[in-house]
Amino acid sequence: MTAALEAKGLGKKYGKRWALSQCTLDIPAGRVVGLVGPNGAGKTTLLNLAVGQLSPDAGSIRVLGGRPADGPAQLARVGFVAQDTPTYSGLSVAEHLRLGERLNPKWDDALAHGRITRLGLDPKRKAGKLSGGQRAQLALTLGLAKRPEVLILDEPVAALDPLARREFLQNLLEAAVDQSLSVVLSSHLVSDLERTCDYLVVLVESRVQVAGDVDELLATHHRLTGPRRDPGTLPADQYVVSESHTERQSTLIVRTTSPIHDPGWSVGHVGLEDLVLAYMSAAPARPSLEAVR
Ligand SMILES: Nc1ncnc2c1ncn2[C@@H]1O[C@H](COP(=O)(O)OP(=O)(O)OP(=O)(O)O)[C@@H](O)[C@H]1O
Repeated sequence: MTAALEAKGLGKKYGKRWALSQCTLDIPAGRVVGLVGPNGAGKTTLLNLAVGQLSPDAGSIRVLGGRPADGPAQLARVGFVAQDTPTYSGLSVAEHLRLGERLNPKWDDALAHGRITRLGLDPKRKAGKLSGGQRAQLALTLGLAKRPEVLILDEPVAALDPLARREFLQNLLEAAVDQSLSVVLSSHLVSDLERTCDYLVVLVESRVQVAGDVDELLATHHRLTGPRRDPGTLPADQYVVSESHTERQSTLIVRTTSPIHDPGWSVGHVGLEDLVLAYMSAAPARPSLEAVR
């Protein structure tokens, strides 16, 4: 199956400084992917490269096997909701939909109008007079009605209140299922991603620290608590993601596909938030891990 997004040694420079470097990633199609990482990790840069708003200075990126923004056919396959959910403040909601229809060959007008009605947005209202959340919903409507095969969203829920966030993500999830859409979504709100995403990518200093199926990641990561111990003494198949120690006790987050039999450890479950934090605090020099698919 063609990957939704495939990056190899991808890099982008601003002036002399690399905003993204040596980024290698392979995201399968048909998934709802959460992209997380600290501020400045390179998430926006990666997503802008994926939609062709930036061009790489090193390596390559493919979306659904094609070069980003490489002609009208490729443009039609990829939808993008940028970080600030841009709309034209002087145009009304209805005018946005008409523009969407004119610019997109696969435009689904019934879907667009249905969503706007369901959301209670006044078609005559200018986008500049909408709230941040309503603008985000308008931008999502444009992205969905374009009927792309991949929809890329850069922190689309940042401006939304918790209820609006939940509704937005629920809508997105339903659309992903109904339209067999691949979704790549960046966010700092891991609890939202936990409800929405079935695939996770953690990017730290432009390196993929971990990428894989959420259920598989949760099943293979464990919290080990026990008497203080040097993590170097653990079996080779237990990869230590993070460690913390007191004088007497050690707490480790480890990744392994094998059962942990050591009676010295008390073995606990790791939630998605803990898993993300463990990888975010791990030294960026660690080798990046890609879950076996
Ligand atoms: N237009 C620009 N000019 C110069 N440097 C930039 C520009 N845009 C981003 N950068 C730098 O590139 C790096 C990656 O930024 P990017 O916006 O991709 O990170 P991010 O992971 O999306 O961060 P955030 O979570 O804060 O949105 C940062 O060090 C940032 O300062």
